[in-house]
Amino acid sequence: MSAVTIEHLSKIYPTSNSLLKYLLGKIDNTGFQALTDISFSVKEGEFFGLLGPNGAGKSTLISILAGLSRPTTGTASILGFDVQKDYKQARRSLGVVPQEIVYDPFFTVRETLRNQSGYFGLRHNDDWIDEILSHLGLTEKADVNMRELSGGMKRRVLVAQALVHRPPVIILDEPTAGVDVDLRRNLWDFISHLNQKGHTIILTTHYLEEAQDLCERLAFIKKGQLMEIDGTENILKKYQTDTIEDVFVRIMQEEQAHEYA
Ligand SMILES: Nc1ncnc2c1ncn2[C@@H]1O[C@H](COP(=O)(O)OP(=O)(O)OP(=O)(O)O)[C@@H](O)[C@H]1O
Repeated sequence: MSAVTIEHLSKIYPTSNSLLKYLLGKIDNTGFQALTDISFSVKEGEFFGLLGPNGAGKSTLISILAGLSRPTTGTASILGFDVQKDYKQARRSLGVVPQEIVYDPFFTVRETLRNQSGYFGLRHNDDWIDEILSHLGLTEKADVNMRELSGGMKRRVLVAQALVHRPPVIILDEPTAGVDVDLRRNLWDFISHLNQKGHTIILTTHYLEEAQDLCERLAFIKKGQLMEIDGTENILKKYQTDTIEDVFVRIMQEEQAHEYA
C-alpha cells in the first residue's frame, strides 16, 4: 500500500472580495489556482522530497494532506484513508511539522507535548515524550515555558509535537529554516533513524543539498504543477549533473512539465 496517494488534485483559493467590490457588483469569482491536476504517490518507508520555489504550492498540498484545506478537485489519502472521508484515521496516521511557528505561550514544553498527546487520546505517554525530547536536545527545556524558548528551540518543539502519536507518515515543511547546524544534524539523524525504523518521511526544504543527501525520490513543483518526479539518482543522470541545485534551476526555467508518468 502507498503511504500517500494523490490523484488529480487541484486547489483554487477563492479571491477575497472587498465590501466595495460587492456593493459595486464587481465580485471576482475566478480565484487563484495554487495546484493544478497533481497526481503521485509515496511508497511506505520512502524518504521523499517535495521541492519548489516560494509560492509553488508545497504548503497547500501539505495542508490538504493534513485535512486543513479542501481540494477543489481530486482526492488524497494517507495509508489508504481518504483525508476527508476518513479524516480521523488519516490524521492519526500523519505527523506534520508546520512551517509556521505556532504555540501556546501558557504551557511548558512538556505540557505542550502532553496536550498534543491528549488530542490523539493518548495518556501516560511520558516515556516516549522523554525519548523525543532527548533526541531533539530538549531534555533541559522540558519544564521551560514555550514563550521563553528561542526560535530554533520552538521549532524543535514543533517537530516533537508532530511525533507524539508515533505517526507512520511524517511530513516536515521546511523544518530546518532558521535552525543552527547542530540541530540540523541532530534532526536529520533522528529523522533518518525514524525512516530506518519504517516511518515514511516527506520533506520540503529550500536546502537542496540536504534534499539530495536524504531523499530517495524527489518531486519538483512549479506554479502548482508537477514538473518532474523520479529517484534522486535517476534525476541526476537525466540532467547529467551531480547537484540537485543545478536540476532545480533548470526545471524552474522550463515552461512545460516533463513526461514523468
Ligand atoms: N489562504 C490562501 N488564500 C489565497 N492564496 C493563497 C492562500 N494560501 C496560499 N496561497 C497562494 O497559493 C500559492 C501557493 O502557496 P504555498 O504556501 O502553498 O506555497 P509554498 O510552495 O509552500 O511556498 P513557500 O516555499 O514560500 O512556503 C501562493 O501563490 C500563495 O500566495
